[in-house]
Amino acid sequence: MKESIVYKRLAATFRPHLKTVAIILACLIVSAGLNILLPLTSKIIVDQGLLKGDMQAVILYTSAAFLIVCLDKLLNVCKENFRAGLSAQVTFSLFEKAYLHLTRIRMSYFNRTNEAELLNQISTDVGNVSRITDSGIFFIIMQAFSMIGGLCGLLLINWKMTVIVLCFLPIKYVVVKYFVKRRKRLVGDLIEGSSDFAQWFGESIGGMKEQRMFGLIPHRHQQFSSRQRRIVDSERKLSLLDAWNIASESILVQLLMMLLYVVGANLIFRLQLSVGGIFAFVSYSAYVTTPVFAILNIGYILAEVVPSSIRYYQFLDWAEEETSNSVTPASVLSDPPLENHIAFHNVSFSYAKDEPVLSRLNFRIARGEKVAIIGANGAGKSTLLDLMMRFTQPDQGMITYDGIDIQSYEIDAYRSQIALVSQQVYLFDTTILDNICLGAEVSEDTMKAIIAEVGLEELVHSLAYDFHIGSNGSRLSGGQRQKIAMARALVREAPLFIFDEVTSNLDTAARLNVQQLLKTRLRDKTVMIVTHRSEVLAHVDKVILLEKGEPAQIGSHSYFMNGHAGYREWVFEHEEAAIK
Ligand SMILES: Nc1ncnc2c1ncn2[C@@H]1O[C@H](COP(=O)(O)OP(=O)(O)OP(=O)(O)O)[C@@H](O)[C@H]1O
Repeated sequence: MKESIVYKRLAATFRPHLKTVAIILACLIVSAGLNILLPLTSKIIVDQGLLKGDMQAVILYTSAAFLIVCLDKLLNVCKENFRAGLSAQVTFSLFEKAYLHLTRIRMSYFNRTNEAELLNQISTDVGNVSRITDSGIFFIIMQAFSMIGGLCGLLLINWKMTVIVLCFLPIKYVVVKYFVKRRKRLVGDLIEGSSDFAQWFGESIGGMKEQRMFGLIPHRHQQFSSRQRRIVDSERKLSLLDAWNIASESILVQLLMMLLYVVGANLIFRLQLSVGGIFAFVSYSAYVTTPVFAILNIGYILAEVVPSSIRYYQFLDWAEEETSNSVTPASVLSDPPLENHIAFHNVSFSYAKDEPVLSRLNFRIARGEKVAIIGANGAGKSTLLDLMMRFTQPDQGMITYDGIDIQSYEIDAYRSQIALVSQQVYLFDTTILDNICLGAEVSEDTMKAIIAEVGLEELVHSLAYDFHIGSNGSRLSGGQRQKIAMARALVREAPLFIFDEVTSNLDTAARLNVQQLLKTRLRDKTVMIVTHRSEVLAHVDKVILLEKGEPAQIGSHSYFMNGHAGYREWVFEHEEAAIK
C-alpha cells in the first residue's frame, strides 16, 4: 500500500470530528499569538524598565506577561480537553471498525492468523494509528503557527542574525532525515517481531499439553529466547535512536545559540542591537527553530504510525462475506413452511489451484430427508458443509435452497435456516444455560425436553444450569461439550440440521439418543450428517460418498454395503477403531 494512500485514509479518520479539530486549531492559533507577545514584553522590561530604571514599565509589562501566560495556560487546558476527547473517539472508532470487520471477514482469514497474533496485531496497530491524535502532533501544529510570528519577530530585530538562523535549518533537515529512515526500519522490525512472537505464543499456549508430553519444552524455550531477543533488541535500538535524536537536537540548538550570542555581542558592542534585543532575538529564534525541528520530527513520529497504518488498512481491506444481498428465504416468511429443498448443481471447489477437493457435485436433498455424508479423511466432508454455511463459495456451479442460489440470500436470514453442530465445537466462558440458549428465549418445558433428549440431564442435575463451564468448556468432558452443542442446535428449531462427526465423543447411550432424535424431534427436519457409524447410516434416506476430487456417489446404505466393497470395509474399520 502506497504511503500517500495511507495518509489520505488517516486524514479521513478526522472527517467526522471536523468541529472538534477546528476548536483545537483555534485554541492553538490564539495560544501561538499570545506566546509571540512574550519576548516583546521581556525586551521592553529589560531595555526600558531595567536598563533605564523605569519601575512603572517593569510593573506594567511583567503584569502583561503574567496575564498572557494565564490566558495561554487556560486555553491549553481547554484544548487538551477537546484533544483527549478526540483521541478517545478516534481510538474507539478504529477498534470498533476492526472488530466489526472481524465479524464479517471471510473465514479464510482465520486460517492464517491465530487469536493471540490477531489480538496483538489489532491492539498494536490501533494504538499506533491513534497516535495521530497525540498531543505531540497538535503541539507540532501549534509550533507551525508560532513559527510565522517568530520569523516576523526575528526580521524586526535583526535581519543579519535571521540569516544565520535560516542557514541552520538544512543541517537539521539532513540529520532528521537520517533518523527517520532508521526509525522506520526499526519500527517495521519491531512490529514484525511482535506479531511473529504473538503467533508463536498463541500456538505455545494451545499446545501446552503436547509440549509436556513430547518433551518439547527445551526446544520451545530456545524458540522463545530467539523471538523475545529480537523484540527486546529492536526496542533497545529504538530507545537508543530516540536518545541520539534528542541529543543531536540539543547539540544543534546549543551550537546555534553560541553563534547568535557571538554575533549578537558583536552587534551590541557596535551599538547596532540592544541588550533586551538579543534576549528577544534568542527567544524568537527558538520560535523558528523549535517548530522547524518539530515539523521535521513529524516524520520521526510518523515512522511509527505509518507501518501500523499500512497493516491496519490492509486488514480492513480483506474481503468480507457478501452481506448486501436482500433475498429472504421463503420459509422465513411463509407458514406453513415451503419445501426447503437443497440442491448442488455441478459444484466444484479447491483451496489450491489445480488441486480440487470437491469436483462436479450434483445431488438434491428434499425437505425432511436424512442424508449421511461419508468419505475418507480429507475427502472434503467439512468443506462441503462450509460451502452450505457460506463460509466459503464454490469455484464453479451453484448450491440452491428452495430453487434460489444460496449466495443471493441475505446472509443472516439464510444462516438462520441452519442449525450446525461442527466438528470443533466452541463453547463460551459462561453458564451451561447461556451456552445452550445463546440469547434465544426458550421455554422451561422445551429446555427440559431437549436436555433429556441429548442426555444432559445428569450433568445439569449434578452441576446446575448456571454452572460456569470455563474457557471453551474446559471444565467439561469432550462428550459433555458435544451434548451442549447438540442442545444448542436443537433449541434453534431451524428447518435444516447439519451434524459434523457429532457422535465421535459420545458413549453408546448418547449415540442412541442421536439416532432417536432423527426419528422424533428431527423427524420433519432436513438433516445432513457426517458420520461413519453404521447404526446411523442404516437409518438415513441416502448416503453421499465423497472421494477427494471425484464426483460424489449417491445411494442408500444397503446399496453401498452390497455393491461397494470399499464402503463396507470402511464402515467396519471405523466401528473397530471406535471400539478399540
Ligand atoms: N483452510 C484450508 N486451506 C487449505 N486446505 C484445506 C483447508 N481446509 C481443508 N483443506 C484441505 O482440503 C481437504 C478436505 O478437507 P476437509 O476438512 O473438508 O476433509 P474431511 O473430509 O472433512 O476430513 P476429516 O474426515 O479428516 O474431517 C484436505 O485435503 C485438507 O487438507
